[in-house]
Amino acid sequence: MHPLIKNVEYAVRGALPIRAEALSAELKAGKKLNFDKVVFCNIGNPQQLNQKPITFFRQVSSLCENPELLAPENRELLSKLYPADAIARAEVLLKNIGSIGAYSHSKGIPFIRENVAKFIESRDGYSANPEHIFLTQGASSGVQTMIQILTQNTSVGIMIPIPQYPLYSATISLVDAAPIPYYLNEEENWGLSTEDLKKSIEEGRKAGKDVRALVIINPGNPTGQCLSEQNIREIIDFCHKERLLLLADEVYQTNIYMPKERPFHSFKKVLLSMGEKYKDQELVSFHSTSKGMIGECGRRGGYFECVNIDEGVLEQLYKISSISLCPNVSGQIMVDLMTNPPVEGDASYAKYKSEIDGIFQSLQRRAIKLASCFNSLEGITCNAAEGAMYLFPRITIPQKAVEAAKEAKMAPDAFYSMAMLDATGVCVVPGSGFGQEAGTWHFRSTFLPEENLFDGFCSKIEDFHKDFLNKYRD
Ligand SMILES: Cc1ncc(COP(=O)(O)O)c(CN[C@@H]2CONC2=O)c1O
Repeated sequence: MHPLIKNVEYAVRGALPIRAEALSAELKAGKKLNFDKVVFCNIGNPQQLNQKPITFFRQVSSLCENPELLAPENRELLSKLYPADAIARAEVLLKNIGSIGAYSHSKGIPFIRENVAKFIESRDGYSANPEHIFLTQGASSGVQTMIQILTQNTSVGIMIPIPQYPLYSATISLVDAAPIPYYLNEEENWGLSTEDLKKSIEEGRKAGKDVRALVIINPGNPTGQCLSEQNIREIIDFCHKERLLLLADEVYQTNIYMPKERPFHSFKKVLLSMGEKYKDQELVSFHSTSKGMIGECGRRGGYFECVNIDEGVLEQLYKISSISLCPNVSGQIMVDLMTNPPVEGDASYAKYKSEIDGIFQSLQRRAIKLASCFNSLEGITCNAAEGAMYLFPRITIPQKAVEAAKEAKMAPDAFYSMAMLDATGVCVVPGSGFGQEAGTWHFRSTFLPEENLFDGFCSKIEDFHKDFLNKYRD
């Protein structure tokens, strides 16, 4: 086996979730444990925790999956089951897709790419070219393609945030490139300064690395911070000065829980607002159907948009996309629905809006509730989630527990997380899986457990934490 495969790590589905799956299987087999179910807080997978899908999206998708339903002889029955705008949307999609069982264009269905371009234009106020948009198998495959195409040789370095979502570190190690870490500042609510970026790139170059790109995750995963417009301008200026490609991961762009204080600004909008001097700054922005209020993770829908990327590079990207033939069509349909949902006046608009608002407000409440639970615990501090789906609390681990962790050949935060799983059935991911300042320990938890179970969820963690500290108190 290729050594790069054996060496790669991806903590979001690492040792903790593997043990959690095993415990879940034991419960299913009737074994008695300290808890009656495993709560998977290791992954931003809302529908795994019973978040309901958006009705309109499933209505249109189901009609596209079974076009027979649209036949004239079925219309009377159909109109009792589906709203007129869902029927009309499915017809338009099928007219432009043909059979959803056929391979599509390797960059994605042109009609859908045109709709994504319209979404970007209305979001940012600047034009978007459908030919510069690639639909992908979730944002993951777009990220992997970009990092692969960037890595000309093993001296290539790619700047990634610490803490970071380990898709980046894993992909960089799989192509044998070098991660060039820049640290987010926990005391500044995971803020990012260009001084830190400069320090990071200088260290990378001193180590002989050819630093090619800067990854920004905004809103952050696992840290949940949202960048200010001013900070985005500074980052773009830094990339322009250092001739770096900007990779802007914006999959949580609608998970914005403090919209007044910390609204979302796309890197594309800010870049194009900065004028002539930056007209050649290269940017690739990523989006996904897995997040937001829709959480259609399993559909594997996503896209990336290329800005100021050379036509020759776009041709290479097209060639790479054609090797895997095409992104799955049901995911492409979900991208179309995500970027062009019902609008005011449509038959489904009221229901769509109430579903989206209901999920949004519940996420907002749960983010606040879990952060306050963590902050109430001895030795834990936790920044608020300005966005995304996670909290990343910092934990002070007693020396005795540090020693016990060493005995168990585990990082202290992994030892703590494993003890939490065994005691409560709650599966989180240790901070070591995302990277963290040396000498600090964290874990990442989603705030996705159902709201009606949330108080019980929080008190389980509180009880576990008190027991853990009492057991290992110095
Ligand atoms: C910042 C970020 N980028 C890209 C992705 C990839 O998403 P898709 O491939 O599904 O579009 C994720 C998924 N979030 C992972 C999965 O769930 N929890 C996480 O941390 C993510 O958090």
